[in-house]
Amino acid sequence: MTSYIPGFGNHVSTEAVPGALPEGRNSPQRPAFGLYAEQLSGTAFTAPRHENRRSWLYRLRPSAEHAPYCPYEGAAQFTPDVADGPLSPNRLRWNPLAMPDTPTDLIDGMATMMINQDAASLEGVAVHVYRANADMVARAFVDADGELLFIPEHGRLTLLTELGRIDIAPGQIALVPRGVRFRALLPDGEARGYVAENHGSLFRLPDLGPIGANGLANPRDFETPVAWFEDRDEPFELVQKYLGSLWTTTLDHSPLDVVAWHGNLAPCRYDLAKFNTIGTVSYDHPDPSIFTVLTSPSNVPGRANADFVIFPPRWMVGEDTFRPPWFHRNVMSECMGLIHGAYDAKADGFAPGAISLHNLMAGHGPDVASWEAASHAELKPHKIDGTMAFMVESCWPYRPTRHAMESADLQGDYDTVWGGFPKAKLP
Ligand SMILES: O=C(O)Cc1cc(O)ccc1O
Ligand SMILES: [Fe+2]
Repeated sequence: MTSYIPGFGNHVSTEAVPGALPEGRNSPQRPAFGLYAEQLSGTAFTAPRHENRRSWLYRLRPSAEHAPYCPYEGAAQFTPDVADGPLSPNRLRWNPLAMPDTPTDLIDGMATMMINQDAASLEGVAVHVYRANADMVARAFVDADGELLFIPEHGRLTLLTELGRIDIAPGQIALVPRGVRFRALLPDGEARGYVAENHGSLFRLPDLGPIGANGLANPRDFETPVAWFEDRDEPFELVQKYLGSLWTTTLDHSPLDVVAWHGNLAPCRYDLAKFNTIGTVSYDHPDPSIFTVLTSPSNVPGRANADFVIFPPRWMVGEDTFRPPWFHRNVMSECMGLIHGAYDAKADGFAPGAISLHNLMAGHGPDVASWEAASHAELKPHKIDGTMAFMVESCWPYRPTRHAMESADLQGDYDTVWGGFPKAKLP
């Protein structure tokens, strides 16, 4: 059982071995037990104090000790390689990707579905789907390109990270900062889910404005693991994602050897069931920004580089209101996935594990069946239950990857969900 420390982005001090954490300074002349002190920066040294995120790690060996990286030959679909030609304005949807039929770990089972900025621009987001059926045993991964938001859909994940051990199941999420090494175990033998890889400013809790001091995702419900390490002197592969490409090197020890750490850059997890969902108690439903769990701002105020938004169980009580998502065209680009249940705007074809893309200005909204049902529903209080959909909304239009466009799971007939609406009849 892992212990966790509650809170989001707090300054934490934790040691797996008593006495490992230096007192009163970050970089003593000789850290306890011969440990090596290392600063891991998530923001520029000079970022304003309220934005500044970094941690100090005390480890068995410096992470600088490694042989040169060579190109990694695996994980053929874990690539930002996008189709040639102009980005089409079409709406796209993919069926849930099949589980692998040969032993495949989390890294080799990653498929990048879409990306909207080059990692080197330090902006934008990529959305991946993982399908795995093998543990990472003597292999770790590190992403130099961004923080990783894990959104499991099937099967639990154990993320053994440099800063501690995180257990998540479908319905929970985990956020692993850029540069934090980890390996993934699959307690259920297999797992599938989504990853939002954020190249831009770090995910944080959204401002609440007139909502007040409480609500949406409450900070105390985020959990950061206590220090944990493994002392394994044996060949250990370290795969790194660096500016879109994968690289590999072999260490003679596990890189998960941080005995103690302190700081405010650390992995955390959150149970989406704890989200304090807010909605209308009169008429119309608010914009889905009311469901934002985490946001990564861009340089334009109010225009997110990435918003992680959920559609959780909730009561629908709006009077004289079309209650599902309305028809809309959005300057923001919307990637959606489904963790479980059914999404109230899509009666068919959007199964758990599926992924959809409604880019900049693409007309979308309820499919005909959802529109028909909601237009005639009796408007008594009704609970949408047993469901959890999510959206990674970004100001940058997404480009689907080449393999996503060539995939047999791309639904060729997606546009037909908006076919056959009866024409309005004027008096
Ligand atoms: O497209 C979607 O299904 C997501 C969504 C839901 C909603 O209620 C309003 C806008 C929006 O983009
Ligand atoms: Fe939308």
